[in-house]
Parts: sequence; C-alpha cells; structure tokens
Amino acid sequence: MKYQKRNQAVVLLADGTIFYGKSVGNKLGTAFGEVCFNTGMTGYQEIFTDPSYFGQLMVTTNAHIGNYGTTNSEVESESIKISGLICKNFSYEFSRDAADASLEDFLNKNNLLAVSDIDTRALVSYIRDNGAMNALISTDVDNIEMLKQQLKDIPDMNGLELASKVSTTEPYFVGDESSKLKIAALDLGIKKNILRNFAKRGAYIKVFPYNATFEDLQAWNPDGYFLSNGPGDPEPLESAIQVAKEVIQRDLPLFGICLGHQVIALANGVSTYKMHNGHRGINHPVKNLITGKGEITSQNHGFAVNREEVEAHPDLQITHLHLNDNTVAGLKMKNKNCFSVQYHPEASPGPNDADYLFDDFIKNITK
Ligand SMILES: NC(=O)CC[C@H](N)C(=O)O
Repeated sequence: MKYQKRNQAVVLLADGTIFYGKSVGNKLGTAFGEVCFNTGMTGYQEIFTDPSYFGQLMVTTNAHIGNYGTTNSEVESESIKISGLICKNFSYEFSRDAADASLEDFLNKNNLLAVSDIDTRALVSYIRDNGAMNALISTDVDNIEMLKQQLKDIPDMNGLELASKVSTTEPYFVGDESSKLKIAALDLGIKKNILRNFAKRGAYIKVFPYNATFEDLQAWNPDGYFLSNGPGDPEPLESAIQVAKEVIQRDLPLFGICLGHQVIALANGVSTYKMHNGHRGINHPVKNLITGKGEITSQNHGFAVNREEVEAHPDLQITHLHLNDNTVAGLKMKNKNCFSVQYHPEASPGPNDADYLFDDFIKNITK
C-alpha cells in the first residue's frame, strides 16, 4: 500500500471525554450523532447502510474493519446511513474474491467521515458504563472548545423523529407483480433484506412513504400490512401509530419489525423508553416463549417497549424475551392477527434463526 499521511482526528463525547485517532479516507471535517456500538464480527457494510442507524456514530468493536472489502449485493439501502465511523484498525487492503471495492472507496463514494486508531475497547467500555450520549468525530483537532459548543446544539435522540429523513418519498414495488399475495409496507427506514424475504416467499410488496395513511395503503387492496424498522424515537411517529391502530381495529394481518414493533406497542397504549445502552450485534440471545426454543438474533435498537405495561395489558402477550436483560423481544395481540419483534429476523447481518417469522406472517395472511 502506498503510504499516505493520515490526519489527526478526535472522538469527543457530550460529557467532554476525548479519544484521539486518525482520519480514514478523503473526508475531513466534523460529524455529529449519538454514539453507539455494534459487536458484530462481520457485516459492516450492512450495518453502515441500515437506515435504522441514521443519526448515529458507529463504533465497531471488531479489531479489523474493511478486511473483506465491499460489494453492491450487501447494501441494506442505497447509501451509507450512519453519520460517522469509529474503529480500531482500518484495513485499506481487502481480500475476498466476491468484493468489488475497498471499504475506503465505499466510504469515499458516500462522503463519510471515519476515524481509526481509536481504543475502541476503552470507548465501548466507557459508553457501556455511562450510557448512550451524543458525540462528534472531527479532524478539526485544534478547535476542541468550538467543537464542544457545536455539540451542545445537537438534538437528543430521545424524542427525535428520524423516519422522515430516510423513508421513500414515492411508493415503489418489489417482487412478482402477478402474485396473489400483496403486502403493503410502511417504510420507516426499511432494510432491503426485509423486502427480499417477502419477495422470496412469493409476495408482491408496495412500499409506502412513512406518512402514508391507512386509506392510502388500503386503496391498493393488500392482503397484509407491514411496519418496518427505522431510526429515531418511535413516540413522535403519530401517523404510523394511527395506521397501526386502524389495521388492528379491522383485524387485518399485521407484522412489525423493530421500530414497527415499537409502533404497534404504542398503538396499543404501551409506552416505549430509551435504553441505557441499546442492543446492537449479531449474537443476541432470545427465548421464544411459545416454543421454549432459543434463538440467536441480529439486533439494532436503542429504545424498547415497557415490559410491565405489556404484561398488564389484557390484549397483549409477550412471545419473545431477550435473555440478557429480560426486555421484550416480541409480542402478539391475543385476539388479533398481529405480532411483532424487536429484533431482526431478516438478519443481514447476522444469523437466520428467526426467519420463520416471515413464514408465520405469510401463514397469517393466507389462513
Ligand atoms: N432497527 C430499528 O428499527 C431501531 C428502532 C429504533 N430506532 C430504536 O433505536 O430502538
């Protein structure tokens, strides 16, 4: 590799804590966001392009990032959605036959600011102890006081509506047009692999903008309704919550993933809360309380639904529990055709243990 001088860079947390590293790629300047970490050993391209991470600075805990390059087939949306990358060793070289570009090229193409040579173990341990908070990364290392001032103006993730920043503006279609199985998907920041999973099972999907109404969706005459994953706090998503309420009222088949799961809880009057630290990784253990079986799951969320409120709710049942902290990982409505999970059965990245949930939804539609 040709030697290239790297710029000094900092990670500055909202409480004033500073970590020093070096910039990666062409992009210089400052990027802001909520700092979070993902513990997956693989799957960086899927993570960086997952719209649920919009507005977040991603710390990768694997020691090497970039070593297997990038490929067009591994994107979860058309562009990088994280606001910046923080890593330990950045691999400028890659070795994988299937890769078509280096991660450095991919970051440059997406104009993403990235910082390497950070002691990510110390940083993650700090965030774990002190909780999720805003942060910035910057190559402007001589202006720390000014950066601290700018950081104060970054809005808190709690209460922040972000689905509108990543949702499609126009409806679009995926899958086989002649299919008898039509799914209306509300795009709150939908990952491509969810659509691939529906299409793989023979469905024809119409994807609607985040603020589409129930009438908009119903006018297409779908057989089932889906509420997607997405970034930000679920609570301000009034329009999506209203869609969920109307689908539930008519007892039409409804499935929600992650943000969609939180929206379904809110539609039932159950509150959500910001976690001290979210779940972000590809080996989160979940117990299916219906079958008694364990699942290793892919997760990416910073909010959760209130377990006590679900337990006390006459119409709701907890179907899945997160085994690390007993948070709600899945629920269903007792007498309605509606269920949802907090984690990612579509994986990408991560294991496919939970892809039976897509089959369950299709069965709910066709029964
Ligand atoms: N993956 C998601 O849909 C994330 C949901 C929500 N933004 C959260 O952080 O909890």
